[in-house]
Amino acid sequence: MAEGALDPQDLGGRLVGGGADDVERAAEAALRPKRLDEFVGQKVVRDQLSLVLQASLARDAAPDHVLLSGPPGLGKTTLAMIIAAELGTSLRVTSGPAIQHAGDLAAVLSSLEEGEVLFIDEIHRLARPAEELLYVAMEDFRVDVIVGKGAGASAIPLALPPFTVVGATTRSGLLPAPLRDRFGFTGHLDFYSAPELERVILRSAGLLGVEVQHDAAHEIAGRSRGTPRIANRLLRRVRDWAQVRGDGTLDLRAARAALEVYEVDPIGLDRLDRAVLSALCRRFGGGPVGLSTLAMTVGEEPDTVETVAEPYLVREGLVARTPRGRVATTTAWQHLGLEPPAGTWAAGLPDEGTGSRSRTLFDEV
Ligand SMILES: Nc1ncnc2c1ncn2[C@@H]1O[C@H](COP(=O)(O)OP(=O)(O)OP(=O)(O)O)[C@@H](O)[C@H]1O
Repeated sequence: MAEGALDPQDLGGRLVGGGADDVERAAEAALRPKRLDEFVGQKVVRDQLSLVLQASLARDAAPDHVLLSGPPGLGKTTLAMIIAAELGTSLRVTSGPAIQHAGDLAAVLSSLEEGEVLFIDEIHRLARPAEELLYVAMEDFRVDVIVGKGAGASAIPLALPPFTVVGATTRSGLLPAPLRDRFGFTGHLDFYSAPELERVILRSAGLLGVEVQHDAAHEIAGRSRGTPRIANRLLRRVRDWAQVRGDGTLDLRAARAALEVYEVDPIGLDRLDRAVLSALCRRFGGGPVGLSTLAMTVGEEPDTVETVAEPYLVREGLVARTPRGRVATTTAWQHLGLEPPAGTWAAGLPDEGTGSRSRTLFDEV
């Protein structure tokens, strides 16, 4: 993410948020896998990418442009670095929000050397004129440098050496079709399984020079919301606890105690998530309730509830979004240790209330 760019996932410095600030990124640098075979999970993307890279090396030509999409913290930046390393070339890094004008992008492009990889994070946030310049650069390896102003302005074409753009986006749906079409390969990163996260944790512990017991790694993995960044972050907090309050051993007791201190519950919910669930069930009888009412009840902005808490609650089947508002599912009630009222939505119903359930308690609200 660009310096100073606001990622809703960062709001409130959440321990279980997918985003990261600059301090965390510095801590992450040491834990990044450097080569494709060190990259845990994402087998499909890894296999496909490996083919693209091997073919390019065999032909001694820059590979097609690569688009990586997926939620924050799943490894897009890491993969961009790996692509450059596997190609034996250098990586230039920029981001959509960092490029304010087409001229900024023209300057970056015209300084590229043959075969270099240009990583554009948050590519969906590029300004329109920069985006148009990028189309031409990606397709024809050319930038048109505009000289002069107004009616007297003219475009001088400047040829670029072959290079590869690796674009990363958390919102691939926001990418205009002409830009999307210029990527020869698109990899979508999915959330990681708990066993994959355990491997990430064991690997990171090794790099941090600490020993983590398997059951502790399992416990941390289960609370990491499918995201390696969160797994690494929770591991660091457990290490702190073990060093300060424990005997230095990263065992199950340390993992549970540390994550209790940081209010990350057994399925990875934090205080905000639980406040949303609690309001839904205890204050509104399970819903449906509108987003702004719900947000006001938990003392947050609607945008924060929608972008920070809700995606995971919906993904885990705790909350469903219906045309009439948010509803708590039976899983949500059970998670809070409450008895779900008759007619409560079962978990796993389709989002947006398209499910064909018969009448429930909420139809009468
Ligand atoms: N597959 C993986 N194996 C091991 N570690 C991983 C993997 N994916 C990500 N990580 C670790 O998770 C952290 C976050 O990864 P990364 O910065 O690549 O995420 P990102 O998708 O680019 O996030 P953002 O969208 O916020 O830029 C890094 O420290 C990285 O080491």
